[in-house]
Amino acid sequence: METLTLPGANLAHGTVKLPGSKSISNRTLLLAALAQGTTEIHELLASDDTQRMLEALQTLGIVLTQIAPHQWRVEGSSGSFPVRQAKLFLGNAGTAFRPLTAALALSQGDYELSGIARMHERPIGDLVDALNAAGASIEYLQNPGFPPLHIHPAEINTSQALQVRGDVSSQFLTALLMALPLTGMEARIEVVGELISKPYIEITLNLMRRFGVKVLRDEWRAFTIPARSIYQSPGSIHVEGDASSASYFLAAGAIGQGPVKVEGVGRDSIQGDVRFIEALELMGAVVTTGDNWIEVSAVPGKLKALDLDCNHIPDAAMTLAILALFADGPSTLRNIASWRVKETDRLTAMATELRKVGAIVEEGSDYLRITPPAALLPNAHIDTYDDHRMAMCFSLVALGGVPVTINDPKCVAKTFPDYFERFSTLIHISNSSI
Ligand SMILES: O=C(O)C1=C[C@@H](OP(=O)(O)O)[C@@H](O)[C@H](O)C1
Ligand SMILES: C=C(OP(=O)(O)O)C(=O)O
Repeated sequence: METLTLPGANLAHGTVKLPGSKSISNRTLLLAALAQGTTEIHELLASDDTQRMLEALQTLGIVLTQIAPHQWRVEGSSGSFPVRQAKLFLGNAGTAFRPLTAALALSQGDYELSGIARMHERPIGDLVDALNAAGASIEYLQNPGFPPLHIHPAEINTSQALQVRGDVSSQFLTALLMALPLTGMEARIEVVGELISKPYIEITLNLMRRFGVKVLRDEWRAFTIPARSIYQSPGSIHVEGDASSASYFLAAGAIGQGPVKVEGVGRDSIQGDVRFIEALELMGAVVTTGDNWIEVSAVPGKLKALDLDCNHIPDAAMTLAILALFADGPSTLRNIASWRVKETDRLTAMATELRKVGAIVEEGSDYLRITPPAALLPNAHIDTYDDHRMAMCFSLVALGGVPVTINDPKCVAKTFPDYFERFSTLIHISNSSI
């Protein structure tokens, strides 16, 4: 197995230009493919997750042309994929698998969707139930409730409201919202149970609006897509920098004094994970923001311990678990049960690996309580469980002045292939500590 050992460091400063947002990139690609007209996408993320979406759309007959490293031209299909029979491999990209399941279930074709082994353990039953109740014909090829899936042609009827559970993944609601305009009929979606990860729905609604479809809503309970809603290309669209990827660098600024500046995302971002900076402020870091940048610094010494409901920032919350190692007491991250069904069981993985650097960790069903060690244990070998965020988070341990080894560092390719190169430009050792 490949490993990467990061030397201990104690300062972090510098500027990083962020890669494009995964959530915005994959939504934009799908909406551009379904729209009338041609869309130029700027600053598209280049990573495994976006590669899976690009390949899938190409297989479905969409014409995609790369015109520069992060710039693509997408010829829209006016709501109907040219290819009516296909097998798609979607890796471990939730933002490709869930939305494509819904779009293809409404496309009168014959499709098989599969992914890596872990994707076949990630639930999709709530989305399949909602679609099949509206007339879709989706069959499980292995275990009920999980990919891989076989989608058969079917007549869809939206005269009854579609009901979807919201407490396992918000991506099911996102998938229905993005796909239902394909029917041309009015459609109402009712959310059953508490909706998690709410800010991701705002990203979905925002991008649908930019493609000309305005969804009516009753807060978080119900959403109505008007009859004859048609996606229209906005011409060109710019992808913001990834706010979840930003969290590692911003955390580095808080641990290693800073200033660390990220460019590509700012105070008016449509991504919920920018609210990670509120947690940094609660921990005592100093945050300044502009239209397209965020900067973090901190006075040397301990950060303040945190007790936070993290449901609105499920991805950036993993970075808070590492910041807790540098706090002045135990921190509690609450309402993060969804961690169990992501790239790995992140509650167990995080607890296991935090213990390797000396933390005392209580793993609840939906929370973590992390007591920092008096001194971080050096030379920990961190398992990453094919989870990009485990690898990126644990790089921050090096800023505690101890070497840390990241096992299988290339798993960062899911969303951030050159993460470690950029991280290493920020970290330094002060002269006084040599
Ligand atoms: O819609 C999206 O782009 C995402 C939604 C979140 O998932 P859940 O809704 O499953 O929490 C998040 O964790 C994921 O990385 C991206
Ligand atoms: C949960 C994640 O990914 P996905 O989009 O596959 O759900 C993630 O990136 O942290």
